[in-house]
Amino acid sequence: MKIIPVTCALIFSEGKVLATRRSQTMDLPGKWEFPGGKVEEDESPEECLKREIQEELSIEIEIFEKLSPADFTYPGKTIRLIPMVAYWTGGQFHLAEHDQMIWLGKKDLISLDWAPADLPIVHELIEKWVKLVDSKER
Ligand SMILES: Nc1nc2c([nH]c(=O)n2[C@H]2C[C@H](O)[C@@H](COP(=O)(O)OP(=O)(O)OP(=O)(O)O)O2)c(=O)[nH]1
Repeated sequence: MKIIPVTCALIFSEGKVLATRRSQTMDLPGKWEFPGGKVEEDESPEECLKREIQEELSIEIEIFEKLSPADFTYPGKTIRLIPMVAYWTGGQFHLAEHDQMIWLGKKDLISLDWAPADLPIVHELIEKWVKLVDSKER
C-alpha cells in the first residue's frame, strides 16, 4: 500500500509545545495532534508544513529540525508522520479547522487523547525535551 507522507509541527513558544484538537468534521474527530497535513506533489515537507500551518492556524513558523518519522497504519491507509521542530515567528492564531489548541509542558504531554500515530513522537519529544526546549528557551 502507498504510504501517505504527512508533516506535523512541534511548535514551541516560551518552553511549551502546541497541540491542536481535530474537530468533528475532520478524520479522527476529537483526537489531539501536532498540526500539519499531507505533502502535495512538487512540494518539499518543509514547504508543506509552512503552508499547512498558515492555512490551519494563520501563523508563520521557522523550522528548526526534523525528528524521526513514524509510520502508522489506520484502516485503509498508512501514513508516514514527519515531525519538525518549529518556532512561532509571526501572525496571530486563528483555528480554521481544529476546535481547540493547548500549550503543553513536558508533564502535560502524556495525558492527552492523541491520534495513535502521534504516540512515538510524543515519547521522542519527552525523551528529548531538555535538549529541545530547556536548552533553547526563546
Ligand atoms: N496533520 C496531522 N495529521 C495527523 C497527525 N496524526 C495523525 O494520525 N494524522 C492523520 C490524520 C489524517 O488521517 C492524516 C492527515 O490528514 P489531514 O486531514 O491533517 O491533512 P490534509 O489537511 O492535507 O488532508 P485533506 O483534508 O486535504 O485530505 O494524518 C498529526 O499529528 N498531524
